[in-house]
Amino acid sequence: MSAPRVLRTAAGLSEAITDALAAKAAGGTGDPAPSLGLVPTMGALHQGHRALVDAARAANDVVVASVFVNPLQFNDPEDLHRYPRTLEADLKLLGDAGADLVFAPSEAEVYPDGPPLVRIHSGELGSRYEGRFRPGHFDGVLTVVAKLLHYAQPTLPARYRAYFGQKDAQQLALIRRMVMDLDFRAEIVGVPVVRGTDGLAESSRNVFLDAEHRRAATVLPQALFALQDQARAGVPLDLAAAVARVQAEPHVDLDYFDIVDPQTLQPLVMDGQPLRRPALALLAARVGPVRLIDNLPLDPAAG
Ligand SMILES: Nc1ncnc2c1ncn2[C@@H]1O[C@H](COP(=O)(O)OP(=O)(O)OP(=O)(O)O)[C@@H](O)[C@H]1O
Ligand SMILES: CC(C)(CO)[C@@H](O)C(=O)[O-]
Ligand code: BAL
Repeated sequence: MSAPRVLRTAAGLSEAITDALAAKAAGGTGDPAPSLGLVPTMGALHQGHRALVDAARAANDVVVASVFVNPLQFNDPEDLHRYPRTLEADLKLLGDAGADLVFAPSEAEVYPDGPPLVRIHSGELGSRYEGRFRPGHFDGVLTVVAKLLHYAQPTLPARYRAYFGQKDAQQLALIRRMVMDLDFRAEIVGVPVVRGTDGLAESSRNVFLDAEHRRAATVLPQALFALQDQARAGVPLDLAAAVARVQAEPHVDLDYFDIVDPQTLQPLVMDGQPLRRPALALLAARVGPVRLIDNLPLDPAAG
């Protein structure tokens, strides 16, 4: 695959998108409008990101990925400072995956006057789970996603889709709400979690796990899959046993583990009954130097 074109400014990105869509429209087969797929990332790309680009490539004429470590969503300066930055390798992965354009702006391009005074407020949905452990995180995520959706918005008639991983389930639910509540034009597409052969969800921060911590971290997907098996078997979910299993692993400190509604992330009350509706098991834990999140859909109908 050829190397994608890298754009550093929002104006340059908009122009490149217009040119690429116009070229598709001119060479098209009479379809009403070409389509654009946007894949926002913070770089340090892995197979999880690759799945987002693959999904965007399969469904759209033009694919844009963004690589921007957004300072606004980090509540911990140390986490921001050490976040892995690997642009050269990222461009190679994006080229191999067939992305056409890569938007890699500076902080000054996105926040020319420093941190913005006006931000998207993530509300009650943004204050639970990840929001409780990372205050301000989702306001920062939604603010930068709003900006990215504006920058890439097609100026010609075009379908417009944006791709996000289900690994960040609360983020995905919030972005869907923002797009609905604030009338953004983009369709939001969620892509299933990609896991390593040991079951651990791919994450840019996994590079900080040594072998012992990585082994310990596999208790997280194991506990989630046990709940999924129970949902499919039609037996009551034993959340307490799943929590105890994680807590028995000495290297793992659990922040939360709950069973929630997939859209609202409201906790579900089980009453010792089998699950009768789709739900999501959701957790976060600190493993050695890293904080990990993971989740798994629970669907009784899939049994
Ligand atoms: N394992 C995965 N499977 C599917 N999508 C993923 C996976 N990991 C990340 N993504 C998605 O990729 C997009 C960019 O995520 P991001 O750049 O923050 O990577 P990350 O691996 O989640 O990093 P970290 O968790 O360390 O912040 C998000 O939409 C995220 O949900
Ligand atoms: C959506 C996102 C790129 C916004 O910075 C980030 O939160 C992420 O990588 O999940
Ligand atoms: N994938 C979520 C980005 C973050 O952890 O800040």
